Amino acid sequence: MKSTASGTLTVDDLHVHFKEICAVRDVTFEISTGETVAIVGRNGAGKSTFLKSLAGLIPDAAGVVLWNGSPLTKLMRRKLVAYLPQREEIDWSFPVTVRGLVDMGLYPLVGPWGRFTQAHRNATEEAMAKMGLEGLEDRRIGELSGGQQQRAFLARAIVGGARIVLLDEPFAGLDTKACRRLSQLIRSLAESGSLVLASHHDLKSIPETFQHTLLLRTRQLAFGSSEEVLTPENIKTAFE
Ligand SMILES: Nc1ncnc2c1ncn2[C@@H]1O[C@H](COP(=O)(O)OP(=O)(O)OP(=O)(O)O)[C@@H](O)[C@H]1O
Repeated sequence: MKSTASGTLTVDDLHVHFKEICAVRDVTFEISTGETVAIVGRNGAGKSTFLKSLAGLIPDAAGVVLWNGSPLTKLMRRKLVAYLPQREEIDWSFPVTVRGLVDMGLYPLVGPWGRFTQAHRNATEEAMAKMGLEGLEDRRIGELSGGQQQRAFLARAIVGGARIVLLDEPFAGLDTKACRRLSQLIRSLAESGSLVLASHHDLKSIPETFQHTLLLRTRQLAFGSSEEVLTPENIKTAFE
């Protein structure tokens, strides 16, 4: 379930309003597969809203989002985009095993009445192996550690060959070892042809995982290489 052709995501003048509240404005950048982007800003800066709007979860978002120069339609999003919400938005008591969860990532490809083929089953096994979930396939998601849970959801995100992977605070609540492992997996996802955008709070650890940084404070303050963006001056403007 994999495509290796390169792809470019263009975001032009993205705005999101919730009635009178402006949550995100003036976001404009372009980025290609193989890259990793940290979305950074203080609480309420618009990070989650921005990721949700790329995932197509905010119908009223204004602005242009293109994939290889064409509008990212609802149908394209179903195939191209994988979104991992914040931990607290997930019902960890939901009675599903790791394998069942990863299979869910194939539903947009299989369709509601479609049949799982051997290729689909292989894709699930591959995604679980890639995320280091061997031996945990039949465990319920509520019985996993935080790091294992994140990796199970990442496997679900990538099983259908998503090219744009959106992660909302994937490192939240993980210990140092689990963070290091997740960082490696995010980098290997990008190396294998995806574009990964993730909101992230720990400024020090950004360069290790993310080549680029989008700095938000409702509006876009900066976008570029993480070293260029994370200057003391920019950080002060974003967090003060
Ligand atoms: N569904 C909604 N309805 C109304 N306002 C909203 C909604 N979702 C977000 N907002 C507002 O939009 C702004 C941006 O919120 P958002 O959750 O995107 O910020 P964030 O940077 O992800 O914050 P945090 O780091 O705390 O998760 C905030 O002012 C928030 O109150």
